[in-house]
Amino acid sequence: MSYTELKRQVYEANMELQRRNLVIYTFGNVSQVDRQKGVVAIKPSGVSYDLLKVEDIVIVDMENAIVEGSMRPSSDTKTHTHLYRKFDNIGGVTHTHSTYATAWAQAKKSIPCFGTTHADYVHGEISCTRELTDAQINGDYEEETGAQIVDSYAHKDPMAAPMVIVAGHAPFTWGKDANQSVYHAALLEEIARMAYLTRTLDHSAQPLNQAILDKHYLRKHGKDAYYGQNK
Ligand SMILES: O=C(CO)[C@@H](O)[C@@H](O)COP(=O)(O)O
Repeated sequence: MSYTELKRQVYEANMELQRRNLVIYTFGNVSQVDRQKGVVAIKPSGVSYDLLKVEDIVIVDMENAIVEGSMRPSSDTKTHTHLYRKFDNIGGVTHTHSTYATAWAQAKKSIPCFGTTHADYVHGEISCTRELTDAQINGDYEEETGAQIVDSYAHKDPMAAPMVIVAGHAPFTWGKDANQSVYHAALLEEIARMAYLTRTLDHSAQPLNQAILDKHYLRKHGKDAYYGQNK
């Protein structure tokens, strides 16, 4: 893919965050990797969504050096590239501070799978990461944030739960490309809102029975999936 097309796709995905009310001002960033070229296109740091232009998107290599672009890339770039290096089956990453997902992050709580809406998209709870130590925060903070996320996935396929909430911070989601990572950010916000309301109505609400959780996830994502029109 040309850099021009990569930037266009990343710009469109970033603007979709704003259309879905998942960001205000500079509250997020989206990137997409081109693994053949070994580059990542990402939103520039501190540029309001109201002012963002396609030519502002920055191209960096997998070690975060600028390859093309006149602006400084997102302050979260090292977290994105860390995820691309460690999760070899993802193609796009989104970070937001969407309200309900961030509330769970601030409460430092994983989101239990309370119902089938959640199970349709994520096979089990949505993990909240461990907290960073002071030394990690004062060291290579954004790289450590990536490691914090990866640690939550030691025994899972990243695409079985393409989202995480970072303790005390906010969500990161991913997908096969930038566009799908934004789709997962929108799903996460809705799932987080439903879970918050469930917990508010019933403080001792229990996770969904495992059999129906498996049924809903696997009928959409399993090897014998039959949901929708894919043959
Ligand atoms: O988490 C934060 C700020 O706390 C950042 O993700 C957010 O402000 C976006 O930063 P960038 O504008 O991408 O550098």
